[in-house]
Amino acid sequence: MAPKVPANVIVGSTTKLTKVKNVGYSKRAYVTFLAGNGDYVKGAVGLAKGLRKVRSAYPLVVAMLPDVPEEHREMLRKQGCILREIEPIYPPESQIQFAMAYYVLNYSKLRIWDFEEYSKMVYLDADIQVYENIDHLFDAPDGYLYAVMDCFCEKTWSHSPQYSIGYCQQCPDRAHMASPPPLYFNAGMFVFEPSRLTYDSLLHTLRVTPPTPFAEQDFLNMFFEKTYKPIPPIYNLVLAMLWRHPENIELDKVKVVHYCAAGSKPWRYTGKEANMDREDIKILVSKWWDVYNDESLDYKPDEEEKEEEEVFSRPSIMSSMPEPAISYIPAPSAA
Ligand SMILES: O=c1ccn([C@@H]2O[C@H](COP(=O)(O)OP(=O)(O)O)[C@@H](O)[C@H]2O)c(=O)[nH]1
Ligand SMILES: OC[C@H]1O[C@H](O[C@@H]2[C@@H](O)[C@H](O)[C@@H](O)[C@H](O)[C@@H]2O)[C@H](O)[C@@H](O)[C@H]1O
Ligand SMILES: [Mn+2]
Repeated sequence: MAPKVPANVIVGSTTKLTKVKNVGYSKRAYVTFLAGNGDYVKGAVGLAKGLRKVRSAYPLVVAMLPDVPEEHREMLRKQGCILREIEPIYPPESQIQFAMAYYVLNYSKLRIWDFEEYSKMVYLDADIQVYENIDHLFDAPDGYLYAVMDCFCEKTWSHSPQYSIGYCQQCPDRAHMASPPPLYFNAGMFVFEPSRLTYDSLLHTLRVTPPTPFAEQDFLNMFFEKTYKPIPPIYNLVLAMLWRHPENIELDKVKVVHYCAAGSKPWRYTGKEANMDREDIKILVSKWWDVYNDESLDYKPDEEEKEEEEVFSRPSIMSSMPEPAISYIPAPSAA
């Protein structure tokens, strides 16, 4: 039976809420990961401004490796980010060829499970931008990891058995696979609960798990196989979906864009790589720059403080799990 994706039921009524600082057990936050002294800091700054533009009620935590320079840290503080320095995590020694050499860095992402001062977090890669409020994702029931299904059609997957026969979970009927892999999520965005128990188990398991081409993304998919719940691609548009599975995407409904396709990082965009001259890509890159360059979105501490006292309303949103209103994923053939 095709796995069903919980549908978010948007309740039309609004609820008067007093915006409270994250307090005690109910602390919630977005979190991103930053490594090195390169240009990903622009992604993190853009993300902080984008979350502010959609009036998110929760702060952005930046889990950063020690090699992030003070100048970048100051840029992030100035954008109201909460900085948390983390120690790197390396996978066991191996000769593995990661799909991208720098993916070895991404195992350090696992440190966010140790941020127990937060009850629920939404992880977002620094090459992601949020164009519509997704705070309702924090209301999803505990006990699961929510994320968007990835696509196996890009060359980066050429090492995999599914790529060799043209199987992709986004269109399971296209090629027959006797035993398709379990549903697999893109680890650029996920909803999770920090927990020391889970964190310790992740690190212990990592020590005995041989690394694989998609590094921590493969590892997280293996670790959370039984508790992973797919959510619609509007919450993490993996750009390759635009040319690999356009039938699964309604661009005007997309809330979150993940600039992960080769050549699509807005701050390095040249338009020269495959598919980068597409009109939709040009529009999405331009949208990213509109937010990044918008000085009205810069953090203004006093304004934020004043707003703390204000009552603000936002649609009361409920997620209904697990019986979905729609069967989101086309049911694979019975065979
Ligand atoms: O030099 C780097 C490479 C990666 N990252 C972080 O690691 C995430 C995952 O890398 P990337 O997004 O490039 O992977 P992709 O989603 O493109 O496969 C990035 O979004 C950043 O948050 C970083 O901070 N510095
Ligand atoms: O370290 C592994 C990375 O793997 C993922 O990126 C990939 C993956 O999605 C492939 O399926 C796509 O083909 C590719 O373009 C994309 O870059 C995550 O976005 C990133 O956060 C990180 O986990
Ligand atoms: Mn990414």
